[in-house]
Amino acid sequence: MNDIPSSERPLRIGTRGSVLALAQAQETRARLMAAHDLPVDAFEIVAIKTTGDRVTDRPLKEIGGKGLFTKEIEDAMQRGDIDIAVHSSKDMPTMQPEGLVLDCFLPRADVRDAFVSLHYQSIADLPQGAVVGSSSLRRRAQLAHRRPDLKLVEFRGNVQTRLRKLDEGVAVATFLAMAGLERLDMLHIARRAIDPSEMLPAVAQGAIGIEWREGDARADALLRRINDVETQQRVRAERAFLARLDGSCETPIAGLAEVQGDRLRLRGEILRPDGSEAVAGEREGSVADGVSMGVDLANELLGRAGPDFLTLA
Ligand SMILES: NCc1[nH]cc(CCC(=O)O)c1CC(=O)O
Repeated sequence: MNDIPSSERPLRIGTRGSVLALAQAQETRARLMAAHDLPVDAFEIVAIKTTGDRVTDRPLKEIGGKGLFTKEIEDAMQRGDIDIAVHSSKDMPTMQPEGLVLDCFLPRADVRDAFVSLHYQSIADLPQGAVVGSSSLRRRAQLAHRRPDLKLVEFRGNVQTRLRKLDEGVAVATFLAMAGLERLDMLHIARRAIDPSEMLPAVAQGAIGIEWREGDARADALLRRINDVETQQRVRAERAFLARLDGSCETPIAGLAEVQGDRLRLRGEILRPDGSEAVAGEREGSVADGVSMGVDLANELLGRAGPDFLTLA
């Protein structure tokens, strides 16, 4: 027997329709089945097309930034068309719409960025003036900060599209999240995983997050058992850091929390979009204080950066 409030209909799991998103929804379903000894038909995966999926020819920041990949999914959940939603936590705004909660996290995958190139082994290996493709403000700023000589070009689209662009010589290198490559079974295209001390990842990178309607007893009972507490502690601290910075897609921000026993170490970084300046810091303390450490570190960085830092390009 399981402890799930009985219901005739399957639990509907909303997700984007991309290959990566579907893989994440399937992983969530597999964990729910195992944790509650439920059959596969107790769940239904519902793919939802979002604005971000529809518009692929413009940089994300031009069409509205974060939330572009979530609004349609959250609307469906508020209408009751789906019961839970599976997301890449790093793409999620820090605030959820009224009545929705994002606080269940699967065990975190590799948090690092991958360096992807047909010819070069690492950032340091790139020749003077080389062209690098990335649409991530954070990665662009971090790269420009370290290697002001490199040229950056926009690089949107799925992994296949980006690899084709490398093949065509549009750029000689790009970056992708190790977690995404792993879930797509494409780790072999990573030349190397970049250590966080060299390139601090995005807040919540590698963490699959699940959102549900506040007060939904069935979702609550189901999700409680698949939540990974350590990932939750890390992501809560990182997202508190991000929230205090009012992180939008226009601001390059990086953050990573790590837990050892009952200690949490949080590193954070903000940059000017052109990479001309970076301000970084860290906190260490009790896991229980992760959220306040996030806010505190953000305040420190804001103070050191000065009032214009996040608004001037
Ligand atoms: N911004 C797109 C996105 N959102 C989540 C991932 C990877 C999976 C993850 O970090 O959980 C990616 C691809 C990438 O950055 O290469």
